[in-house]
Order: sequence, then C-alpha cells, then structure tokens
Amino acid sequence: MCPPTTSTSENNNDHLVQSSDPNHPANLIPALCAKFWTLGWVTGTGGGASIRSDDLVYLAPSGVQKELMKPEDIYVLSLAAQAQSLDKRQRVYLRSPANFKPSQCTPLFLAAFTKRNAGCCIHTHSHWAVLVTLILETQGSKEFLINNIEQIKGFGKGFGKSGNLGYHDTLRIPVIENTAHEEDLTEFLEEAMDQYPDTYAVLVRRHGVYVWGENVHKAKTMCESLDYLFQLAVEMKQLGLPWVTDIEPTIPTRK
Ligand SMILES: CSC[C@@H](O)[C@@H](O)C(=O)COP(=O)(O)O
Ligand SMILES: [Zn+2]
Repeated sequence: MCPPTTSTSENNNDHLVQSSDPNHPANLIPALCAKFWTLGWVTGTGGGASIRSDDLVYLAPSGVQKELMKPEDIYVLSLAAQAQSLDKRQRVYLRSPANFKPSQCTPLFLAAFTKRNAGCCIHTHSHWAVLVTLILETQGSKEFLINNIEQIKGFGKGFGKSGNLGYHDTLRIPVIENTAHEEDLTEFLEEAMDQYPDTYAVLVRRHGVYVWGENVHKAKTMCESLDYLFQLAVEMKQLGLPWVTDIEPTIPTRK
C-alpha cells in the first residue's frame, strides 16, 4: 500500500488547535493520552486517540511519545474535503505540524468516523487486550465473548440503537489478525465493522484494541470498561473460570 501524502494550506490554520477550552479536541487529545499512558495504553509511542468535531478530525503525529504531545502537534483533517479528494489515499489536512508525519492509525480512526459516525476513537496497546487475543488464539477464536459481569452495562447496544447492554447480555468483540503495517489493518477493521454492526470495538491480535463512541465520554467509558473486562477475563482464565455462563440467576430478575 502506498503511504498517504499530505497537503497543507498556506497559513497552516494554527487557530484550529488554539483554544483555552480544556475540552477543545487539540487540548483534550494530549490530556487523554497523558492519562492513558499511566494505564500502559499508549506506552512507547504506541496507541493513541482521535476526536471528530462535526467535519473536523483531530489527529496525533506518528511515532511521538503520546503522553508528551502538545496542542500545536495536532493534525486537523476535513472529512468533507477528504470525501471529495479524487485520490482516496491522499489525505487532505487543513493543518499539518512541521517535522511530523500523521499517525499511522489515521485510516482506522477515519473508518470509525465515517462508517460509525463516531466522535472519538481510542487505540490502546493494553497488556490485557493483547493477552486476551493470545488466549483466544490458543482456542482458534476470532471473537471475545463475555456475559454476566456488571461492567458490561458500560456498553451501548450498538450504532443507531439507544440504551446500554444489560447484565445478562453477551458482549461480543471481533478479533482481527495483525498486519506488518498499521494502515493495512483498515480493510480488516472495516470488514469486522460490517460483520459486527453493533460493536464499538475491534481487537487486533498481538497488538491491542480500537474502541470508538459517539463522543469522547462514551468512547472513554467503553474503553475503560473493556480494559476492565479484558483484565478480569485474563484473571478468570488463570483461575479456570469461564468467561461466558448461561447459568440462570438464583433469584429471578424483576422486569
Ligand atoms: C510502538 S509502534 C506502534 C505503531 O506501529 C502503531 O501500532 C501505533 O499504535 C501508533 O502509531 P503512530 O503512527 O505512532 O500513531
Ligand atoms: Zn497500534
């Protein structure tokens, strides 16, 4: 696959990343990544996060220490301009910081924004996510299933659906195989989105996880809930406990 090229406007639109609002995407991406680093989610330059605000997508540079990023390091892309671009591999950036390349995760983040209308997408290299994919690999499995755990309620029912999963619902997260180059994951991530229309996350074997949501709050809540469930699942496996149980509750639930 050819690497995407960038184009910049003459004034580089610095105003797009300058705001005193801590919730402005250019401020929020560095702040979130600094928190995620403490969780081991974006260590050693891996992982990252992207936010969409209407037509504008805010992205980190590639290969930088994600916990040390500053607002002026952030790329900005227009989805409308991107959609009109004749060469889909060429990314049309409204703002490109000097001396950087855009995150290799860009086409994967864009898939969440364009195919799921997400407002935020988070990519982690969490140990728990990687360990879950390794355990599933020994079972020849391409999906992570878990039910009857309270934290499942942290998940929405699916794209375009209101409400969250219930305690007895089964959470299903597809697993795709890793590729040598990050951008080559895109077609497999999109395929998984088509096969699992309700999913808000895709695991990448021996690599990590992509999690998206309608907004930053929902993407962060689901990413945290998933990481909790992945850790729990690894520890349940160590104890010989199953992740999925069909056991009826002893006391019937009241509707
Ligand atoms: C530690 S290298 C990790 C990269 O290959 C990739 O998987 C990743 O998560 C981050 O890519 P980046 O281009 O730095 O945003
Ligand atoms: Zn990665």
